[in-house]
Amino acid sequence: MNDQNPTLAASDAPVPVAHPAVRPDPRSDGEFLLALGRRVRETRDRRGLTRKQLARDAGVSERHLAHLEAGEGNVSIVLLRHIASALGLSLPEMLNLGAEESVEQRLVRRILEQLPRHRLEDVVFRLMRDYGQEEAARRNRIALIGLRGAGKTTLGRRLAAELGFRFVELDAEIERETGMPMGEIFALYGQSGYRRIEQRCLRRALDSGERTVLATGGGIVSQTETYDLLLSRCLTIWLRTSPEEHMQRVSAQGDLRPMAGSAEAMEDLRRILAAREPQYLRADHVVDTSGQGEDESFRALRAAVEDRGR
Ligand SMILES: Nc1ncnc2c1ncn2[C@@H]1O[C@H](COP(=O)(O)OP(=O)(O)OP(=O)(O)O)[C@@H](O)[C@H]1O
Ligand SMILES: O=C(O)C1=C[C@@H](O)[C@@H](O)[C@H](O)C1
Ligand SMILES: [Mg+2]
Repeated sequence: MNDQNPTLAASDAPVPVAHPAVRPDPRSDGEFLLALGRRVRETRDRRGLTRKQLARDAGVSERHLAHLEAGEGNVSIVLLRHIASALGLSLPEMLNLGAEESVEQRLVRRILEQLPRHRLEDVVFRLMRDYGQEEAARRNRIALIGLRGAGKTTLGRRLAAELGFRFVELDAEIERETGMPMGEIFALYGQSGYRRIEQRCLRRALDSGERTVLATGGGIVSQTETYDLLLSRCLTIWLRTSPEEHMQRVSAQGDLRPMAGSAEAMEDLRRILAAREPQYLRADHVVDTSGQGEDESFRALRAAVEDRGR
């Protein structure tokens, strides 16, 4: 696969993870306890508390606290609750150990932790004023992302019809804008030229002000600026499935190109999906359609759209 021959997906390099979605914590128990200890120590430092003071406030022995901070102590949930409370944190906040946090989330959390409680109301008002409406507008633009055969067109069209939104196929917009089929655009402009045109067409689709379900091209996640724009302006949903099902669905649609060098194409597909996964995971929601029929996946998509957050 190359720029000139976009079959299942155009190839691209792995991109660093920025905001992974919720996944099982891959750490061992030891790593978890070390992270917990670090969290207690760092929060205590930021609060300007000595270990002695925190031990007293939380009603634990200083030795116990020292063990916990060193990642050696497996404290009871009740003691941890006392320690969290003495640090001004809720238990969930205390256990949010940063494994899944982005840099921005960590920064925001730290700023909030340092603010006295009476200022939090002001923070909420400001956030609502600055982002409340934007968030509502974002939900009027639903973008489906995923590799070929994910179901972006099939499910997106149904979703638009049900919601009374217009349906926009970004690849089709690009073909209309250039007056050329996809293969020719790639052949003439290469991958980077294509990405430029894609961004232009995306901006136009987003600026129309109409309520929209947008089916994007599988590679939209490869260009950071374009993808950041999509994430910030749309409710994004990754339609996820296995490489085998992507391949099987695309072939069933009669596109036999990916099957040409079967084993190699399958390998390419696995690699591209793995490379893009961290970016796809930045979506607001992930709908896994593996092993499902269209109707089942549509119901899952509908549920994701109705859900107000992750
Ligand atoms: N669970 C499922 N969800 C969605 N589509 C499914 C499912 N199972 C099978 N399909 C079939 O898979 C195909 C999905 O193709 P579709 O064109 O919608 O994908 P796409 O994401 O738009 O791909 P492309 O990037 O090529 O435009 C359809 O033919 C659909 O009938
Ligand atoms: O996955 C990809 O890289 C692509 C998918 C298509 O929808 C097109 O957007 C283009 O061929 C690139
Ligand atoms: Mg499509």
